[in-house]
Amino acid sequence: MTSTGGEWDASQLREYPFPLENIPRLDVNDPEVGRCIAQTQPVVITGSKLAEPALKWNLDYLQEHLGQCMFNVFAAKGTGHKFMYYDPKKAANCKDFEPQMHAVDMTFPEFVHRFRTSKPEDSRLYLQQALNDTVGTAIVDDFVNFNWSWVTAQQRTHDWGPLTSNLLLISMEGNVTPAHYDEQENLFAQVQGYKRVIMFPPSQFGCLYPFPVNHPCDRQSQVDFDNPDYEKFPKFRNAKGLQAVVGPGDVIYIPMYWWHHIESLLGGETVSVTFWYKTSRIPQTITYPLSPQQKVCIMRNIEKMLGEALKDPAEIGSLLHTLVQGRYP
Ligand SMILES: CCC[C@@H](CC(=O)O)C(=O)C(=O)O
Ligand SMILES: [Zn+2]
Repeated sequence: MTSTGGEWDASQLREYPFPLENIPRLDVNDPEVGRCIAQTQPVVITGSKLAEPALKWNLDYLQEHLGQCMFNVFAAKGTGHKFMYYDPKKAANCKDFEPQMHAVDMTFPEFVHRFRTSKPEDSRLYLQQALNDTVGTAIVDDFVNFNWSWVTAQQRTHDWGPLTSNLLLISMEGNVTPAHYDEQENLFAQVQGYKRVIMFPPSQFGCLYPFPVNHPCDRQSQVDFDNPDYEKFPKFRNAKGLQAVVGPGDVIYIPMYWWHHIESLLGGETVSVTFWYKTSRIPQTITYPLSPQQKVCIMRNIEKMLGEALKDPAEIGSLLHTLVQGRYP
């Protein structure tokens, strides 16, 4: 993968132990883009102008035009660089859970001040705020002028459900969102700086060892890519990834259930806007063989059902081991 002449170079890319191939990078008018999305394959789309008005969303502009409301900001634990999502409701029931980041809501000017005066010993910050009607009017004008006709055409062509949210992401260089999957389709628009996206197909569920569904870090990989525990996670050796670096104006399609690890490259703040869509309607007829996505969905439903039936999450593992050991090789 070579730099697109932007402000990054391969020396910035953290080294990981798995092979990586490139995600295709195609012009929005290339018919192959539609084929990739139809086949739920990742693709970087150039020239879509999806969030073009947001290309001017640097910290100064946003500080001037965003409302005075409080913003959702996460602070990483200690001097860590990972921002692993956790469900606060599930965390409340998980006494020995130690989150690797915590929410510190603040005004935008406070975020900018802490961002710009941050010292190496300070916690890294990551603003993750849903764009809703509390944001400023100028931002609403920008938002209204996103390329809604193109993105709505994608939603209709691929029979996606409703748009659920647009998340504004403002990250410090070097921040990492560790590998996880989401249960929604995502057109991810990069508008400031560069991000590296590493992705694995849903078929590699067995290599990435997600936390149990009832755990606060459901959907997140348990494997620390910086220091993998091959004793606990031996099949991680078989992981094979895809990667792309996205810069201002690029959109990357992150299909539902696809694993993605995203890191902000050097060059100051990175700003992204997500376009999350619920999935297509459940198919009327099931065709075999089942897709990897369908199998992940089935496994999730089994864990949820067992969680409901057994109540004590600690019993789920022993019941599944009893069910499988010596019976399902
Ligand atoms: C909270 C969402 C973070 C984002 C990854 C990143 O840009 O750091 C992601 O995982 C997604 O867009 O699905
Ligand atoms: Zn995600």
